Amino acid sequence: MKQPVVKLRNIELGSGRPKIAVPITGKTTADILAAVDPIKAAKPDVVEWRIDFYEDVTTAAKLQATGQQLRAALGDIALLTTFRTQGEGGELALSDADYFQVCRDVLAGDFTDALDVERYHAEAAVQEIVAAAHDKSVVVIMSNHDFDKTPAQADIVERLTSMVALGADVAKMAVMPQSVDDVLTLLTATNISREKLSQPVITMSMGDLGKVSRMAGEVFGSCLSFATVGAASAPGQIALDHLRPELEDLKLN
Ligand SMILES: O=C1C[C@@](O)(C(=O)O)C[C@@H](O)[C@@H]1O
Repeated sequence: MKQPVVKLRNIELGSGRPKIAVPITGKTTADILAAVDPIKAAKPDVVEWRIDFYEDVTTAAKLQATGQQLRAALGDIALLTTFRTQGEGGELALSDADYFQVCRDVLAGDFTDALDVERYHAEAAVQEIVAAAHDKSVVVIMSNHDFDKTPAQADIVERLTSMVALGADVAKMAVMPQSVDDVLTLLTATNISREKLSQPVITMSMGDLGKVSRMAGEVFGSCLSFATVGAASAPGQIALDHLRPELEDLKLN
């Protein structure tokens, strides 16, 4: 199936070479803003603000003020805002109610172009936050992470499919390989999903074994790769300066 391209500020997810996202994992407003200049110099397509690292994430006014300063500092770079819960590899555990409150606070702050919404919370609440994001023209990147293992191929495809059914603009899955076969499983599931789904997908096999999956998105069908300028937000991320030439080398003509 030909996926529609998803517009994220001034870039398109799902067309051409995979885009590059760089995470910001600062704890304080000062740390977060200090990360911007070196990141801008490396010219990523997207910046991901990992708000689960931010010390005042549950105080709406501070979250929004910092988000607005970050937005202004980024100029025209697209901003994805992500709260990664502890169960999926993030820094902080929140109740479902608090998790969705933080998501609503992000949307009310009017600073982000895209919101990460974790797939495995109560479905009605997931659907509600998707609708709230779309009301504000915010792109929903729905996600699921397995930091221990790689689920079966059909399971990965099923999870990505269910994200699209729940209204995701982009469906994302990060898994941990225990073997080379696991990396192949993730790559095959990505290719099947790219053929089958009506929306673009983002996938990665984490850790050292999975690094190849972060470079080969154009071949197998993943539209965004997370790379570092400074701190990594997950195992296996490659420095942006190394990743960009790899993506160019693997470009399909
Ligand atoms: O979902 C992802 C992907 C990721 O886990 C990775 O493996 O690069 C990094 C996270 O910051 C991001 O939210």
